[in-house]
Amino acid sequence: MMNKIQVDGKSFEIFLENETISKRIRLIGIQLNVDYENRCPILIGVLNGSFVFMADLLKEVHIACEIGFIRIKSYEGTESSGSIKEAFGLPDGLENRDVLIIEDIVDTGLTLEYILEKVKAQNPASVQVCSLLFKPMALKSPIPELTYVGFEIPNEFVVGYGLDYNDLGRNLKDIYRAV
Ligand SMILES: O=P(O)(O)OC[C@H]1O[C@H](OP(=O)(O)OP(=O)(O)O)[C@H](O)[C@@H]1O
Ligand SMILES: Nc1nc2[nH]cnc2c(=O)[nH]1
Repeated sequence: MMNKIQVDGKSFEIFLENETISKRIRLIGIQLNVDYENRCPILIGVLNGSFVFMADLLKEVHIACEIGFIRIKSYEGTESSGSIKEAFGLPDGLENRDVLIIEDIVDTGLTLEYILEKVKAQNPASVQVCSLLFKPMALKSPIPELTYVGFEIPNEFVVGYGLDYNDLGRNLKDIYRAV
């Protein structure tokens, strides 16, 4: 494991080691196994960032469940978090289902706000969110559905474990922060 790395010419330092992440995910898995026992939830991963977390989390989830993925495209212009978004691949048939949205990170919360609106329009039995990372200081408005959080982190840019910098670094085992 390297303490300092470069991704696309930008410097990052180690922040969360893979072993730390794995331990936390094991605990979240236990919590989900208890909370969703006999409910057959549908877990919906938000691409691209969530694919590593989703895969590792699912290895700790032993109850019956279904899996889906959704892709959100932002049309950003000059703003860092664009407000015009479009969703691709949201499963239909969520009526009366227990839905669990899986995110790698909740930053401003705008992406999640958009997804939650789309999901709720299908009248699911319940909607909760599970995010590996959460930046409370960056959140624009509260998200009551955010029940499962791996790590609350400061308002700093992070990369690795599915998270990219200019599309690079998603394959890093550990999570790094910008220095
Ligand atoms: O809370 P927010 O400020 O909306 O930011 C969080 C979103 O940003 C990232 O996705 P991104 O749009 O970078 O796409 P990616 O997953 O393909 O990298 C991340 O995966 C979340 O979906
Ligand atoms: N890679 C990455 N993507 C994000 N999307 C929202 N916040 C972040 C972040 O800190 N890092």
